[in-house]
Amino acid sequence: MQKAVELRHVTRRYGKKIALHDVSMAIPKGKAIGLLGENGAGKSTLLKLIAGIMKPTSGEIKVFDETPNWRIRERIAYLGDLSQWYKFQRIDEAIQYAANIFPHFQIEKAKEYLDFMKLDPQRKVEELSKGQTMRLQLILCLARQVDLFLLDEPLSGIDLISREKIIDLLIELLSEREVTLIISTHEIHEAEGLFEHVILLQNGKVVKEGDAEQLRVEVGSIQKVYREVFQ
Ligand SMILES: Nc1ncnc2c1ncn2[C@@H]1O[C@H](COP(=O)(O)OP(=O)(O)OP(=O)(O)O)[C@@H](O)[C@H]1O
Repeated sequence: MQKAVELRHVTRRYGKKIALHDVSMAIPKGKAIGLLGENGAGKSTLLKLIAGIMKPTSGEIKVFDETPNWRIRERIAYLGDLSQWYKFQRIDEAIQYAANIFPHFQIEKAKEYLDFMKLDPQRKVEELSKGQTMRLQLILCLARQVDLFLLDEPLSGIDLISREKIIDLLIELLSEREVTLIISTHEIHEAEGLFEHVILLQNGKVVKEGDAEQLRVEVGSIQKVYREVFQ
């Protein structure tokens, strides 16, 4: 198996709170990975560590065989990277801004996604609803031509039709070229068709992990796997 990410004995604490506890695993390259678990399980912490936004308290993380650094960060798009920066702009200006600061940003792709997600480029970002802002953030993330996408709850707070559109966009992205998508979500039922590999976290530890298709054959669905583990 080719690896996109490898963790060796990774622990991350916030003060006394242990968010991730001695996690070791390899995350396959070129697949859509579902990162699942209850509130507070450590999903966001894991994504931030992989993104290089945060460092582990102990242990080692390799992304594409390197410890996360600025060069590796150019190959990673983390949902939320831009969230504080473009509030006072119009959507089209936010897109231009993203194109200026990110290498490999595809403006035409971003415009295509805007159209698909029915967002008006002339609207001011600060006037958007929560769900519309989330959709814009996702567009700014997915328009980057990178190898690894880290999507922390991309479906959260988004209406049904837009959620379906987002899943379609992700499927399209996966079919176009080799990318690794790591998606944390509570919307397991809707997103599970996307997953090729799943990781279940509980109290900062990996409690189940494996090939999604094999788990579907064994258990029926990823949602059932989740219920088995957490109920
Ligand atoms: N900045 C912080 N300071 C202190 N504790 C934190 C901080 N961030 C996260 N934690 C704690 O670390 C643990 C893991 O949090 P994390 O946000 O990674 O969970 P999560 O799986 O993403 O949860 P959710 O599904 O609710 O978003 C939780 O117990 C949380 O309270």
